[in-house]
Amino acid sequence: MKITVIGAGYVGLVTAACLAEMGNSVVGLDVDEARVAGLQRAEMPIHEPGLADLVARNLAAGRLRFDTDAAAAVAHGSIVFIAVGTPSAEDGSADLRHVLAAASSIGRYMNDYKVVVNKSTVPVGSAERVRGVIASELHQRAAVLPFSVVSNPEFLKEGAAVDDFMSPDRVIVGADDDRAMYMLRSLYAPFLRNRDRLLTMDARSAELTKYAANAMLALRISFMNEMALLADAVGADVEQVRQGVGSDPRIGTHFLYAGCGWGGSCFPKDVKALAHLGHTHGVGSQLLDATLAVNDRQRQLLAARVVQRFGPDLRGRRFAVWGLAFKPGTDDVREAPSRVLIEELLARGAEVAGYDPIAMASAAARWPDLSGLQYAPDPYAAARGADALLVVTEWREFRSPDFERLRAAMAQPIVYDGRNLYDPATVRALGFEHVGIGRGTAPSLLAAAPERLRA
Ligand SMILES: NC(=O)C1=CN([C@@H]2O[C@H](COP(=O)(O)OP(=O)(O)OC[C@H]3O[C@@H](n4cnc5c(N)ncnc54)[C@H](O)[C@@H]3O)[C@@H](O)[C@H]2O)C=CC1
Ligand SMILES: O=C(O)[C@H]1O[C@H](OP(=O)(O)OP(=O)(O)OC[C@H]2O[C@@H](n3ccc(=O)[nH]c3=O)[C@H](O)[C@@H]2O)[C@H](O)[C@@H](O)[C@@H]1O
Repeated sequence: MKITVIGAGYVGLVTAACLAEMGNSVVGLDVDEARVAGLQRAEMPIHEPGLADLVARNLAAGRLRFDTDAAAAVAHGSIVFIAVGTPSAEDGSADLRHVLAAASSIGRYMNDYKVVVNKSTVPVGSAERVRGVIASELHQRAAVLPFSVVSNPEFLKEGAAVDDFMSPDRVIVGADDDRAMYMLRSLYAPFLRNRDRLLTMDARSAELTKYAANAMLALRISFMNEMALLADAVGADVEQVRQGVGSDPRIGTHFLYAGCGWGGSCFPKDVKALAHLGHTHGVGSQLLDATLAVNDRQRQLLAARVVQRFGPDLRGRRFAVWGLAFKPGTDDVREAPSRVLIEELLARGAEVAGYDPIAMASAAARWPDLSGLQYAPDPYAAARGADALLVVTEWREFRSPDFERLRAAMAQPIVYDGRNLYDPATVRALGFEHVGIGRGTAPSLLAAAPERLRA
């Protein structure tokens, strides 16, 4: 099939490459000229395991190409995906500017029947808005052309995006016409060969499903983070609680890891957008507000513990931060918990050396305001002379570090284990002070924490 994908970011680029891999002829359209020029040379704008090979192979085979020319790109596909960003607006709602701009390009340049498939995460009712924009563009040029608008939210995770797209848990298609549904079924059939996990529904339900899924996952983590605070206060170990709770198949084991907060380009903005939707429709958003508030508090936890230990004035102190990406496997630092921590340490006068295996370049590009942050060439260099090590992202290479080398490098052997990577007793036996999240070992934070942590 001939496919156009508008937006060549984490979702659009993965969609384009995976569809080309299955034999489709795909054009990826993006407004970012540098990004498109790089992609034409098979240079990746993002880090995503397996993606570079997929793009290079399909470019070479002539099944995939990239363009900034909207007219040519829109004309190419009989199915046109919209996979552009939907960031938070000031009031927390989803900013649909890019989605509507993409819809407008489709209306302006389409020349025959198109199935327009919205993959961006958008509020309920957006399919109708996209339909309206396309119809109005067609009307302006007095063109009478049929088209369908379908909601097809994406559930891939960064760091595992290619695998998730190739073997989806489910594919959700919200459409109200048979022709579009048939085309989408055919397109996705190769990805669903072993088990038919294509769920069809109306577009509004599909749009809500996407937000509900992300909010439910974020809520589970916030719940466990609240349990972790409680575990510290009462001397219990949240890791044991996690295993005990997760053994119940009704609860399951996924997304129960307490840590120094959740981040990324989606959970924060999507929970806010869903809360906004609740308010717009008079339903409110009590659980969602609590989910967000618990996370804000959790993202301040490591800094609060440092202040509790070293005092509010951190001048003359030096800290090592392992992990800048919002999670392992990605170079994405959007809404990363590391940023909240580093900002607070720098503001209190500390020196901070960060290390991340993949995300240092994107952090330097996105955080020009954090000029005090030093980027270390390796984890042990970051730890040199540090009063404490703070582990923020659970990259594999941090799981079994050389603790002897670490202790020799650091000024004081203190580890704040923001992802509960280490067994506290083992690390203590190696001569370290270990402070985890909810391991029952941290002194009660709520008693001594800065004011806002008590909120
Ligand atoms: N990042 C993720 O893991 C997931 C993201 N999503 C959703 O997918 C959507 C896209 O997210 P990402 O891929 O992360 O965004 P991104 O920010 O990585 O990429 C968006 C791309 O769209 C391009 N773009 C913007 N306006 C355009 C236009 N009018 N025409 C052509 N290109 C345009 C930008 O230049 C950029 O390259 C969002 O709604 C997001 O919530 C859904 C599931 C997973
Ligand atoms: O809509 C989206 O963009 C995507 O958002 C998330 O994917 P992603 O943001 O890539 O990353 P996750 O693996 O979900 O992690 C999100 C955050 O939660 C944190 N997390 C995750 C799991 C856990 O148990 N504990 C925990 O603190 C991670 O460290 C990270 O900061 C969802 O998992 C995807 O299904 C969804 O498609």
